[in-house]
Amino acid sequence: MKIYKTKNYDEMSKKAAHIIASQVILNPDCVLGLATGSTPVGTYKNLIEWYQNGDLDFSQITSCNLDEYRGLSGDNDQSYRYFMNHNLFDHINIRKECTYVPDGLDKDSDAACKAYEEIIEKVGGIDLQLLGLGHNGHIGFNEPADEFPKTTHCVDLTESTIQANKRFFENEADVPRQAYTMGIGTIMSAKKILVVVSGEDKAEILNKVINGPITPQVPASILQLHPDVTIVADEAALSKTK
Ligand SMILES: N[C@@H]1[C@@H](O)[C@H](O)[C@@H](COP(=O)(O)O)O[C@@H]1O
Repeated sequence: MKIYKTKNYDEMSKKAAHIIASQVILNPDCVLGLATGSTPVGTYKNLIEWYQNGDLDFSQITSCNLDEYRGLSGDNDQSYRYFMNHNLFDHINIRKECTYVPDGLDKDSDAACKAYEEIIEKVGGIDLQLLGLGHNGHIGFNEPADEFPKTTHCVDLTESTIQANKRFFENEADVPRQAYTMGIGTIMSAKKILVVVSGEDKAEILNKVINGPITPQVPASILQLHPDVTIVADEAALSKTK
């Protein structure tokens, strides 16, 4: 694991955006695995700025997002499709038809998950996967569990994730209880992985991810086994990592 310590959130965002930008410049037709949550927003802002300055071209890029709430349509402003359009896709020249997010409205969860795995395979797999980190060590929506889920699947969100995500919804009752997410196997198949982490509230879990035992109870701990992982985290997030 390569670990970059930055002073704060803004520096973390810039460093992560540099890594993604160099991937796009060197491999203009690559497949980016993208993430939602508040942590990557600053990274996306930098990428938009560099695109607007003429330094980046996304016209041949394909993207596959990690996850989507089950039951929300892409028009719902809490869906991850909406988030991606709003925070990145609407501001760059990526072709919308080449941006993939699991279909939250597909009621047949097995079919939805199978279709998503097929899309990832069809586009040739993910070259660079961006990840945020949940407070309980989840990546995508792979919650602590008894084993590592391999492929895209439907999950019941844990109470702590529902609590963490309720800030985005008007009422707690509106927070979806289920989501479709790439599996740990899907994520681990990416050629490169980039994890962004910010804030003291993530310090304890980040230390477990980096130094703790590899266990499905801390889903991100499996990243210790991936050959090409870069963590970009600010000082606060790394404050409990030796
Ligand atoms: N499904 C997403 C994750 O992909 C994300 O990493 C996590 C952390 O979000 P934040 O960056 O807002 O702390 O939130 C959600 O649960």
